[in-house]
Amino acid sequence: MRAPTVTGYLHRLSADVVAAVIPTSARLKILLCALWLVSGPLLAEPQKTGEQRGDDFTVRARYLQEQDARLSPEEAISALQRDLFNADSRAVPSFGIGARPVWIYLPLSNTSPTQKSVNLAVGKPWIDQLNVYLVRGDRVVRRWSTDGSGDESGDGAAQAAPGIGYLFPLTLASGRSGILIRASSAEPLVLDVALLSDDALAQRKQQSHYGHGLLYGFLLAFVCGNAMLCYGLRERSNGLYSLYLFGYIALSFIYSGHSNMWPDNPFIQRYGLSLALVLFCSAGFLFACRFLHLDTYAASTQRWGIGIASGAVLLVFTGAAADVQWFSVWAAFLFAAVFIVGVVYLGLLSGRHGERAGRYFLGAALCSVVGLAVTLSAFCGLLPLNTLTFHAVEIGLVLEATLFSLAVARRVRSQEEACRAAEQLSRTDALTGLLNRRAFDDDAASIWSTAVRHNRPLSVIMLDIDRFKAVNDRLGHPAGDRVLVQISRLLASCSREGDKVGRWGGEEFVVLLPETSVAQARRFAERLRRAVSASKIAAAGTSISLSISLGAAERGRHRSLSQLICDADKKLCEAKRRGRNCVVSTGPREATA
Ligand SMILES: Nc1nc2c(ncn2[C@@H]2O[C@H](COP(=O)(O)OP(=O)(O)OP(=O)(O)O)[C@@H](O)[C@H]2O)c(=O)[nH]1
Repeated sequence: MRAPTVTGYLHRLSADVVAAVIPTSARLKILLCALWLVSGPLLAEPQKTGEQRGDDFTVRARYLQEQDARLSPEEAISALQRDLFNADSRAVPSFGIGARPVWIYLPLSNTSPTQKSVNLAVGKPWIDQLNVYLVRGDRVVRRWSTDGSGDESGDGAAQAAPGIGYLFPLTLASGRSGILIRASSAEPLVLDVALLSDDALAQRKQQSHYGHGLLYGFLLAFVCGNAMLCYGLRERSNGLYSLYLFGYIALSFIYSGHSNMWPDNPFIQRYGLSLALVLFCSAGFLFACRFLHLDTYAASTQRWGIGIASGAVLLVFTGAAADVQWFSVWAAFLFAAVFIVGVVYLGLLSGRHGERAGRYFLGAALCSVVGLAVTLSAFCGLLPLNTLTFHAVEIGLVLEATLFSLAVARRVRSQEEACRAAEQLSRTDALTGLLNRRAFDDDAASIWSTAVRHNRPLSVIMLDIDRFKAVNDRLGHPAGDRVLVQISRLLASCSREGDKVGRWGGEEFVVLLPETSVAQARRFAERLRRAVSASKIAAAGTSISLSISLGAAERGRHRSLSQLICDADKKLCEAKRRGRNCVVSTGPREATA
């Protein structure tokens, strides 16, 4: 039975947790689902150099790094016989960026009496050159190379397999033989070697296709979603994020070997990785500046950052134009390191300046920069390269894209809430919380036209607190305010749901009563008057008794709502003249022309 791998354990664990968290928040569920999805394609065990699966070859690889001059295969065999090759205990040896070419020797033993076919998988698809020699005794009997300079007839040519590396089809005669490989690359020299049966190779290819299909599909959905948000919301940061993710897809396309679909284009092989890396990081940097509104509080940092990003792009392109591959590679990888540190710094900086988006940004960006740092370190030989470290950047980006979408959704929601709150505020009287005059006019206009269209009764009550000036003078303005608030509450609590109660100005209020005749309005006004007279209003440490005067009018031959309100106001004045604390109304259907 195979021992469980870390990724297999993660996959099962996250699936269990997803199943168990049905009642928890949707956000957590989305995150766990994402973890489950990305851990799925990683179930393949890490390749181990020298491990042979399921047949009788015995392999133990040894390595020799060229020092000065290029060794011929014969010189390499001689060095092997002089025991100059060393074993490497790492599962996947990695010699870093710009390393001297490395020779690998794999002793093979075919104990069966017949010859055997097997696929040799070497390195990563970005390795610039591989030469493979089949050795028997101290003689090279076959040779292959990625640049077609070998003797490919018979056993077939070397081919790049996306997500796997370079494949060399071997036919091994019975007995002992060996494989010598020379690998050179300006980019990170990662040399995993495996011997795969046809079935194992087909399985790996299938895993790679499904894994990359899932990853690219997931990220492309985010690319399109953000492009649409950029267009729809006119928010440039979404466009830059879309570009950043697209940059990563291009980068992954190149380093996983899918770009070898164009084998006749050596430029992509030599410079594709550096160009895609620098474009991906630059887009990420521009996105960070825009998303964090850096121009408002750290304009000089933003200028520096954009300067560094432009400089890096320029250096990598200059290296490519002058065909100095090592220069482009170093510039791109150095800029990637600056990007990793820079993005974290920008997140912290924005948090210090109270930028709310900074918190989400930092959380999301940490996922991708940690992933990118782990993968780049593994490529450069600073960390062991295995399935998890190889795919760390992909896992990080998938998590980041998910978190960033949640952050965008939250931002849109809080903008909507702020809009609604501002609209509500603009309609409300600040002191009493009733409709202000503008909001009352807006609401009343549609009620008026409905009543006119369907010829339905509609009444208005205007009311005013009696001798309110005396309250202010005696108890002070704040006490007067408290009185206004309490009378407003009383009005709101006495009115029906469809009624519109507004503060007309000062200590004067208006109530619009749809589907209400003047007789009904009058009864309602009386009820209000009695309620105010009966209540003791607490203000300035004492309780005071107040009264109100009211005027009511019903829609009749009025040509506009303001005429109706004017009629009600006239009746209010009449109530004041009659000695206050009373209701005066128009007669049924009586109105000014
Ligand atoms: N505390 C307070 N007072 C206000 C506010 N708006 C208007 N007033 C006061 O309300 C008082 C209205 O006084 P008047 O128009 O003379 O009316 P009155 O004293 O109520 O007398 P009558 O209406 O004739 O019964 C003035 O003293 C205004 O300063 C407010 O928002 N808060």
